[in-house]
Amino acid sequence: MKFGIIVFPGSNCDIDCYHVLKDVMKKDVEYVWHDRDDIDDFDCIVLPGGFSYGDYLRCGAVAQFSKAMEQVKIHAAKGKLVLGICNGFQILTEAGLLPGALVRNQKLKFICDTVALKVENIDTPFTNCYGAGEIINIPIAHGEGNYVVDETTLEEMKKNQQILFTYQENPNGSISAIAGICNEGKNVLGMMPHPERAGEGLLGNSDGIGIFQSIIAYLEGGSKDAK
Ligand SMILES: NC(=O)CC[C@H](N)C(=O)O
Repeated sequence: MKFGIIVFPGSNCDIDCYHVLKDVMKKDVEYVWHDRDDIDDFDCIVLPGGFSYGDYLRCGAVAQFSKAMEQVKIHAAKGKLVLGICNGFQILTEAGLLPGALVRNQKLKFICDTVALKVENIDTPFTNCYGAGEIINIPIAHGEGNYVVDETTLEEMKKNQQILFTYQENPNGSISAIAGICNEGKNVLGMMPHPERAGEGLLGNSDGIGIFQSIIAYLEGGSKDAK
């Protein structure tokens, strides 16, 4: 099992993701510079948080045109796993791999905090190690985390159980308090909160580790299949 972390100019959570996968989860993991076009080897691709290309235009709007993202689309189309965290979530919506968009926080301020999330669907490769409806505390740090989507798509997403995490107290104005969603195939997850910042006891919070455990359990075949 091998994880690949795509690194763009301006990514700044790549090292945290590497650390949690390598040192905490003891898995094989490699950094992948954004101009690489050979990602066949990886079982799960991580798009880390940060400020890719300085967040000019819209967050993620430039990163979506990278060579690596062309390959991520092929990887996702095969049903392989993609985890986009914060800026990674923004890139996934810009690339059309997830519906909707992330716009500026309702109060127009960058928010850095730890927030309570509800795990809405545990029947996915990313959440199978959590309990149904479990409340977890995960850090957020974003200026554009306000999730928007049209009503028809939102209804479809609800019907398909694509909303995986919601905020208990909506910090940024996201529609339906959405903090994380997956695609219809359940193999692509985008979330604004940072599970890698809550990945071990040393940090005082390990609530995020369940996401990495879930992915590993899924890849090892010990959990339910992606639908
Ligand atoms: N932590 C992050 O990935 C931040 C994402 C993006 N730069 C924002 O401010 O919304």
